[in-house]
Amino acid sequence: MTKQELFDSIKGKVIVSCQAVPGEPLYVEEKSIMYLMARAAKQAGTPAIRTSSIRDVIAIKEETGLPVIGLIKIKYPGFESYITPTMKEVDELVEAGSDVIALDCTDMKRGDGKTVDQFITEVRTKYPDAILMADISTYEEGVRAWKLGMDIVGTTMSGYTSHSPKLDGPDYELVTKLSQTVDIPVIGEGRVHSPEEAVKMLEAGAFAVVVGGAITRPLEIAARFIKAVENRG
Ligand SMILES: CC(=O)N[C@H](C=O)[C@@H](O)[C@H](O)[C@H](O)COP(=O)(O)O
Repeated sequence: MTKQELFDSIKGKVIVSCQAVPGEPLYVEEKSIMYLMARAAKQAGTPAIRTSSIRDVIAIKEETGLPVIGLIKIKYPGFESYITPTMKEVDELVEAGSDVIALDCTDMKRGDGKTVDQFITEVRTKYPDAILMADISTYEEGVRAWKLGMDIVGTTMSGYTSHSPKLDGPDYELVTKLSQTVDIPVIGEGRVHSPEEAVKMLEAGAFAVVVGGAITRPLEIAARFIKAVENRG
């Protein structure tokens, strides 16, 4: 699938994120089960899936045949960045056939002494034809990622770095500001909890929306119901 074909297929749509990392209820050690979540998302009409880990990238591609935005979540000593933080994870995702590679492009600390500019440039140079998604938390990080040749920018990390606003809901303002500046797709991602919020993300200027926990994390969904009922009146 070419970059343009991918963009055409996701424009104005909801991309479902199907992720479970060790410690989460839907993480099963013996085998990936996230392909079942992806099956449901495909039946609902999603044009693409975002997922983490090599085994889930492979299982989800096999199950759905849909393009996958792949990432690897890993914590290295000295690193705050944990989404595809080094070239090793980029190499693994390329090798696994991930259609898009998502990587942290925030200012969070990188324990290998590299700046994020260096990292992005190295990835772009090694994989000139790969479709790369920048997970960012601020306007400045998004603009920098765009200037350094990233293909897609996502608001994934807004609220998850020490220097971005801690909002309960989606960061619409960031989506609007970025989409008015960069000429690559801005994906609205993070804390989209309802269909109405997904629509609002698009209205704010998002090219497409990623919805994760509100669809594929039952613990998060159940906890929201329980909290709402406990806090009533
Ligand atoms: C901050 C971080 O690590 N975000 C991760 C990035 O892939 C995922 O855990 C999120 O589920 C994803 O971004 C979608 O967001 P939400 O689940 O809020 O719809």
